[in-house]
Amino acid sequence: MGVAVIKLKNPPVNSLSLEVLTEFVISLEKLENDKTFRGVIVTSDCPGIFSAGLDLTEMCGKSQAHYAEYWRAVQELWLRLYLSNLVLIAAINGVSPAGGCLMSLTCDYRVLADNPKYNMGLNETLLGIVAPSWFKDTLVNTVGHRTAERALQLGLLFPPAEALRVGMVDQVVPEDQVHSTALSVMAQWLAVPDHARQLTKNLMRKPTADRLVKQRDADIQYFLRFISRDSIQKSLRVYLDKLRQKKG
Ligand SMILES: CCCCCC/C=C/CC(=O)SCCNC(=O)CCNC(=O)[C@H](O)C(C)(C)COP(=O)(O)OP(=O)(O)OC[C@H]1O[C@@H](n2cnc3c(N)ncnc32)[C@H](O)[C@@H]1OP(=O)(O)O
Repeated sequence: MGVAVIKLKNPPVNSLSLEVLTEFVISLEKLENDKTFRGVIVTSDCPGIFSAGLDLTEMCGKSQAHYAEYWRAVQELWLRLYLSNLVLIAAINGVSPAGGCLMSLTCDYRVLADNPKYNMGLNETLLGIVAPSWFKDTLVNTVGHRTAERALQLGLLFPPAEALRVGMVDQVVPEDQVHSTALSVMAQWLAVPDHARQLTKNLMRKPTADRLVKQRDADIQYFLRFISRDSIQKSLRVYLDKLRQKKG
C-alpha cells in the first residue's frame, strides 16, 4: 500500500544530531517526491529508546555558526514533518523526551508501547532551557492549552497510561504489537482520498507552521542569543555531566 518505514538509528540514544536531522529531511523529501509512497511509519532501531531528543553536544561548547546551522536543521525537520503530505504514524517503541516527543507530535497518529519506562513529554524546563514557541504550539495543538501549560512548566514526562489520558498519544498497545497496530491504523488513514486528507491537514496545521516560516531567521537569532548565554551553557554542561556520571 505504499508505506515506508523510517527507523531512527543513532545509537546509543537516537539523539538528533545535525547528521541525523539532515538525513531524516533527505529521506522524507525522497518519499514525498516518490508517488508510490503515501504513508510513513516513524520508529526506532535503538532498543527502549525512541529518541533522546536534540543532541545536547550540538548545543554545548560550539561556535555561533554551528548553533545557527544546527537550529536551521531542527526547524527544517519540524516543518517537513508537520506539513508532510504523507500520512505519518509514530510507532513509539521507547522513551521520548523533548525533541523525541516533538518528533512524534508532528505525526498524524501516535501508537506507544505499553512499558512504564517509556515516558514522553517536553521536559526542557528540567534542563534549565525553554521549549521554543513552535514546540509549545505543537503540544497545545495535540493536548490543549491547560494540559500543555502544566506539562511545559513542570517539564512533565508522561508514562504510557498518562500520555493516553491527556491525549499525547492515540493508542497504547503491548510492545510486540506497536508495529502491526501502526500498520493497521495506516490502512485506515490511507482509505481516505489523499487530496481531501492533505488539504484538511494543511488547513489544520498551516497557520501554526506559518508562524515559524515568517520568522525563521529571527527564531535562529533568538536561539543563538539564548544558547550562548553562560548560564544556559552551564545548565547544559551540568545536565550532560549528570547523564554521563549515571553510569559511574
Ligand atoms: C530558545 C530555544 C531554546 C532551545 C531549546 C532546545 C530544546 C531542547 C530540546 C531537546 O530535545 S534537549 C534534549 C533533551 N533530552 C533529554 O533530556 C534526554 C536525556 N537523556 C536521557 O534521559 C537518557 O539518556 C535516556 C534517553 C533516558 C536513555 O537512558 P540510558 O540509561 O539508556 O542512556 P544514558 O546512559 O543516559 O545515555 C547514553 C549516552 O548518551 C548520551 N546522551 C543521552 N541523551 C543525550 C542527548 N539528548 N544528547 C546527547 N547525548 C545524549 C549520554 O550522555 C550518554 O553518553 P556517554 O556517557 O555514553 O558519553
